Amino acid sequence: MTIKLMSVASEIYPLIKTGGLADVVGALPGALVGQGVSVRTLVPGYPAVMAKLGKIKIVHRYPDLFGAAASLLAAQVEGLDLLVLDAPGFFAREGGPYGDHGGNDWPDNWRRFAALSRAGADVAEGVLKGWRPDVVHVHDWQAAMTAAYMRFGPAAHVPKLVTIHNLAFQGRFAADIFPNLGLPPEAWGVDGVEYYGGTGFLKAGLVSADAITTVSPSYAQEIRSPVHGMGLDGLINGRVDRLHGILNGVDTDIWNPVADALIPKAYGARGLGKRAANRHALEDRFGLDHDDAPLCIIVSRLTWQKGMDLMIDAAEHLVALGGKLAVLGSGDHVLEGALLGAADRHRGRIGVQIGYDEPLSHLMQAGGDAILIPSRFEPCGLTQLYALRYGCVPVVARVGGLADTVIDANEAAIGAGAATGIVFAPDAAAALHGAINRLAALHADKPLWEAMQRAGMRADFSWTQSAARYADLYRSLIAEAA
Ligand SMILES: Nc1ncnc2c1ncn2[C@@H]1O[C@H](COP(=O)(O)OP(=O)(O)O[C@H]2O[C@H](CO)[C@@H](O)[C@H](O)[C@H]2O)[C@@H](O)[C@H]1O
Repeated sequence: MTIKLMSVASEIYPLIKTGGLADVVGALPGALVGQGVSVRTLVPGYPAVMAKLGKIKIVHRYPDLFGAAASLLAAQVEGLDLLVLDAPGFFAREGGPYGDHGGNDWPDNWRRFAALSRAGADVAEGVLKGWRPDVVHVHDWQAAMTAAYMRFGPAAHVPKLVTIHNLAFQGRFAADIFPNLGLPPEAWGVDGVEYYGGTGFLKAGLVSADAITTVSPSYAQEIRSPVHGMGLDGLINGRVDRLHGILNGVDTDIWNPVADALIPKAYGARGLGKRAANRHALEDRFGLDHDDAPLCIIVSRLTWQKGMDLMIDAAEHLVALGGKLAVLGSGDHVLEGALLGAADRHRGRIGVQIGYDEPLSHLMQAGGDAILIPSRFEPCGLTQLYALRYGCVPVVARVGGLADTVIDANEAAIGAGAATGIVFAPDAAAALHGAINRLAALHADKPLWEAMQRAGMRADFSWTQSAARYADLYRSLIAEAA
């Protein structure tokens, strides 16, 4: 029997994306079809979402949802079966999903995402005519309260799981919002939404869910330690029998070098020579010299998590070794400025584009020789997976999903033809410099470099296996609840 699943999230590719969460939420429905799971995804009605909806049906109306008029819309967009919370008072704003153009969070984020979660729980409780989910899967803090509303209401018996895409974002608010959340008094407490004296949305989801997943096996282990647990390690250790690490996959329809309309020249593992045209276009785009030196790329949020502060020195080191660097990203303004400064000092060797540009990210993967990912922590990481598929060799810190997906070019792995990248110790400038030295040496050995590219392209990081693991988990939760 087909399982009816409702997914609740604050982003979904290709409608609204600020990072990897959107990719995963957008890819899961397609990946789960083959596993006998049909997915409806509930997302907020931001302007970018509303603009792409086309034909809609109003399936539920709220005269007053946390102070705003709202309705739930049903729509089919780009193969996705969507439920959209249309609440202009909360979501019809200029700026990003979580804040204004200046990067300041919206002050009413607790209300906006409590509203999304309340709507999720209402659907689980059966407010829609003719459709009610068998299982509810919610993502990150913005949707986590769905699990809490369900637990303290009539849908308590409906199985629910929370996926942690990034434990650094927890949805922490003041204690005094609690009376406005519409939860019963018993929901306040260590076993509920109270979190270090305030209100914790992700925390509330984690204690309420029947299962907790995170996006790689290594990250599932790491978050049990104080360093990576970020205040939640105690809770997570207490629920370890409910914790699963399921690796993200690649949407191979969108990320496919053999048939990618966003790059000048499509290619496969046997036609690596064709990458030269993409490399040339990439160099033009960033004002870089045309030569054979290793061309490294970065496609990333420019933040401390991603180790981008370490890149300022490392970029100098790369250039000193003769290499080149193309950076696409945005985030911390100090880091943006420092990278732009490095590009000014090294015209032709370093190019930086501040901003968000999906098509350009495809060109970078298709033309770059190597991608640098010096993250301090990385729940899964998607850019190294895209890089592997595109023959762009990943150079990654040994953390989380990066450690789970890249095989270091040590002697044994090279001998076995298994090496797919370079893996180095995280959070250490010296280790990153060492990795760049190795990158330069390996890149100079053309047959070996091409063998690594091909090994990476052969690796299967499609969704097939991970979707099967999610489907097994949904089935076991449904069986447990029966
Ligand atoms: N400037 C830019 N222009 C265009 N595209 C850009 C871009 N900056 C980033 N991207 C794209 O955004 C996505 C980033 O995904 P990641 O998984 O690397 O990190 P993120 O930290 O957002 O996600 C969190 O959630 C995901 C999903 O679970 C986890 O893999 C990850 O470890 C966790 O931190 C990729 O698709 C990348 O190509």
